[in-house]
Amino acid sequence: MTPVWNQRPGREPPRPRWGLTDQRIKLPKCPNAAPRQPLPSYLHRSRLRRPPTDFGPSESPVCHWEEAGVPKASGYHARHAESSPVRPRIVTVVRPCGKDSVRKISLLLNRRAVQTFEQLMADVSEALGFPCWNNARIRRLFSPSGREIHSLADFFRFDHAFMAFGNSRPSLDDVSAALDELYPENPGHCEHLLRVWERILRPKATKADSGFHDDDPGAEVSLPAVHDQQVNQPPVNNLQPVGRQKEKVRRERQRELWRRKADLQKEDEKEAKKEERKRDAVYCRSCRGCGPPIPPIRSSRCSDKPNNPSNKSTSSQNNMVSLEKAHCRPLKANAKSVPQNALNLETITERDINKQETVEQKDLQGDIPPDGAELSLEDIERCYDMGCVVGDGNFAVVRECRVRGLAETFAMKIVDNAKLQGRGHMIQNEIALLRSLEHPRLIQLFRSHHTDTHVYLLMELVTGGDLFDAITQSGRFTEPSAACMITDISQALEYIHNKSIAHRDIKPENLLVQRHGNGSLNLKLADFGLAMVVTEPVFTVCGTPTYVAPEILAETGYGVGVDVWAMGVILFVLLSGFPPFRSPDRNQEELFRLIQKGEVHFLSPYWDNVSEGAKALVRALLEVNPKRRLTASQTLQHDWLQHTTAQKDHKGATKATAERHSQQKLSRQLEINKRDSHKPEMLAEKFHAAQIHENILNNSYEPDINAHARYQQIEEIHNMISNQQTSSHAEDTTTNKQNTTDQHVPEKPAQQEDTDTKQELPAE
Ligand SMILES: Nc1ncnc2c1ncn2[C@@H]1O[C@H](COP(=O)(O)OP(=O)(O)OP(=O)(O)O)[C@@H](O)[C@H]1O
Repeated sequence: MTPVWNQRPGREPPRPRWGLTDQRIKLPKCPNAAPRQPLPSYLHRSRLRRPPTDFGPSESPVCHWEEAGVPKASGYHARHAESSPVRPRIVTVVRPCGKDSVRKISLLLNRRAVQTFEQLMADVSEALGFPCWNNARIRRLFSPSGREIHSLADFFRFDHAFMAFGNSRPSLDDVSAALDELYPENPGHCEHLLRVWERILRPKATKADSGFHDDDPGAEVSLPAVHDQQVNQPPVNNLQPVGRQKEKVRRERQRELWRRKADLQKEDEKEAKKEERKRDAVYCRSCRGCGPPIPPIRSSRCSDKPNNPSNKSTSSQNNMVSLEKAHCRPLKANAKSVPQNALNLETITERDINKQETVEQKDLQGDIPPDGAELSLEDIERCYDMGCVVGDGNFAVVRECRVRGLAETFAMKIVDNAKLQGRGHMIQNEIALLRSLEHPRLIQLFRSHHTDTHVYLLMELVTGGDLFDAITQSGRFTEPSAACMITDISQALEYIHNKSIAHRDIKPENLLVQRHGNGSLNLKLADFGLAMVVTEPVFTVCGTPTYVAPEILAETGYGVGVDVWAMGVILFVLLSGFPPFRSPDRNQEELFRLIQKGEVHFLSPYWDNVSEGAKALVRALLEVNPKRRLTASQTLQHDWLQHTTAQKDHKGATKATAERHSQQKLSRQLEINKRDSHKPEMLAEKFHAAQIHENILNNSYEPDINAHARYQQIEEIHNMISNQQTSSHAEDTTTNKQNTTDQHVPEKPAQQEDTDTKQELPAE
């Protein structure tokens, strides 16, 4: 699968199968988080990144690396079931190089791109900086628990972390260094694994010929015989007492350090509490004795800016509002959790407000680290209470989080620097852009912190899952619901495009569903990792295959219009349940060719009931020529969007009310879809969604129209039967008898068909 841009003459075909990327941290899911459905692969979660263009010719299907050992590109990959051995994996390999030095890399590996185990070893070795001519190249690969990896199947089936060694026997020091590198935050686990390795590496006189074979049942697996050259060598004592002693001392010191840190932390907490109490007593009239202490942080993009429509009031009112926001509800994530009496601001004077501002400034330096602060992990743990995982991406894991002492819940996006190798600018870019943006349709950033190893982004928490989940749950949406969502996306895009910012990764996974107390819902745009200010044509190829715009693929230079194209793809998916450009063979080259061609087909029967207006908007958004494509602002003015909103508008209702109504309706639809998913009337829709899933799983992108039509027939027969059953009850016994005989005629095949259909539905 060579991407289209590499088909041009004179260009070296890159090897985009591998790419250095980050590990996905698998953590227990939040019980409140929306359940993830099996992911249809047409909605790639993986990102498309530009393959390197300056690769030298190479025989192996692995990308080359920059001189510093940083890879230049990552590949494209489809989505597979979690357990699938062909699922692309992000693996980390560490190679101890003696004297406490360890090399570590993370790779995105595609099983299909690796032909032999030898090739894999050679490529991993090269990636680690040991080309094949180097004696120190890697020869053996082990899982952290001591299982030697002998084949591709082993490699792709088991761990995500591996230890690589050369020809010589690994020493316990080497193993320890490697484990420390792999699990820096889990010394307990390291110790456990080290004990396993100790047993594995223990020389056995009786097994001198087999090197470090181990038959200890305590070890998860045993190391098989060493290479030929080690056979008949005298057993070597790998325990290396001196090294062990050193290790012991090191661990003792580390433990002592942790103890001291914990003590300091406790003292800090005590101090912090004292400070809080003092502050409450002196300054906070409104919150005195009213529950949780005052939040000492404010949004880095203070919500009381003059241009905030909600703050349009007299100057004193302004002050009050700003105080309310800054003082009692500085972070609007969960207003419910703030006690009502905390909002009593009646008696606060302007002087109090000034005082409060002073306190807040002090707080910013004291209790909660200021925005952009460089912190230690202990500081983070002291200030924030991390909860369960609400989402994860290629680079980050997002967890529910509380600021200690506050009731509100936030989202903390935790980015592992190790996964960002060479792409640190992405997260800095995201922070810088998010700080400069403020809009109800964009996710709000409150704080960013850095530690040695991670970047933490404290953001507003959105609890409704993402649009991707909503699509996989509902299959497709009604026109008013789709219009509602497109309005939200257009508003977000209009705002950022007016600032010349292109998001460049508009897709359902990056649109979060925010549910309001009144039942309405909105979409919020997140993940600005690829966003950039566009002042002149950009040529960088990036995005996600299904949503990528033709001008990105054509490499003719692009601008903010690429976001509008992606919105067009989303509108198509919302109305039909499948994407506009599909390759039946899952051939990316073909997919890109189709995208560049831009021919949109409204497949029957899926589009039969969709209005011409909606189709017209789809066409206008999926216009190949970016100059002729609608802008976000023009989309908001589009007839269909206006008309659909107006239809929802009750007589005399304001636009805001109408919008709220439509949002409530959308929210209700989602709820009903979820609740009634087992009911017959929902089955057709569900079947459609299931079919798409199944087609995707079977590597076929085309919806199975025949199956759908067949299902509709079955449904009709069912309806007929139930109607007849109802009417037959009202009739006399003789007629009833006759009717029963009649109605059983179609029942048999129908039931048989029904069973078939049910088998086609994926297990819930
Ligand atoms: N503020 C938030 N509230 C709730 N969930 C969130 C929030 N931000 C992100 N998420 C969830 O976490 C997932 C990953 O977040 P995000 O896309 O920012 O990570 P990433 O690693 O940058 O992703 P990508 O793989 O696209 O680069 C999102 O798809 C979303 O489901």
